[in-house]
Amino acid sequence: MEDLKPGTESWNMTRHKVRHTLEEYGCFIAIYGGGEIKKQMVFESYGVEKYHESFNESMSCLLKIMKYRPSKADESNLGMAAHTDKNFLSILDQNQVNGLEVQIKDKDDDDEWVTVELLPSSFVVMATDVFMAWSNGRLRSPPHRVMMKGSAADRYSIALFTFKKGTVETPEEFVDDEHPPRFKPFDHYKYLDFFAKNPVYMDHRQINLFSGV
Ligand SMILES: O=C(O)CCC(=O)C(=O)O
Ligand SMILES: [Fe+2]
Repeated sequence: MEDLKPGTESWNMTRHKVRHTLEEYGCFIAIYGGGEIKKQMVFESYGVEKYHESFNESMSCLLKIMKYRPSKADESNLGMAAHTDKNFLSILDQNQVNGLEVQIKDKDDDDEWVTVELLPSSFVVMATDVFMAWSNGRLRSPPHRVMMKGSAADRYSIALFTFKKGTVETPEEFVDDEHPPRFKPFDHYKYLDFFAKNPVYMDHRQINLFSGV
């Protein structure tokens, strides 16, 4: 990954994969060291790289560490209930105990839960409801959950959640005849407040209630 520099062939190929997996799954697996670069790729692949720097300046972060113990014989395997994230971007890492599952649509448009298999020294970058709204629905905010299926060891995960200070507004580059505007500009912190006071849905229906047009 060291030779991954903007403008090179490997950059363009990886950028293509990042965009494809974000649109298909709402998340992608990245290798250590490239978090910032990969975010730049997402912006670049939609021609919105001019917003990247101002975004970085208006971001705040929250770091959360989680521990999941193996489920007992008479317990459900559910470690964390299905939800979509309400921050801007989520970056997740774990010890070598899998458990994160992402809901995708299969070719018949049915829901399917897929386990995210993380190699050592890699992490997951996940789109959220706010990211979905910002991208005018181009990028999916995937429902996800944690299942402790038959693991004998504790699972630890660490999540870095970014939040955007101020207004989240869809750049004009995401809007065209095929993609009419789907979300009104909104204040991210006010959305968090709205969700905390009205947690009606755990998934992306909540952002539609708050800022959908
Ligand atoms: O533990 C994980 O892998 C996922 C945690 C998560 O989805 C969350 O905290 O929002
Ligand atoms: Fe989450």
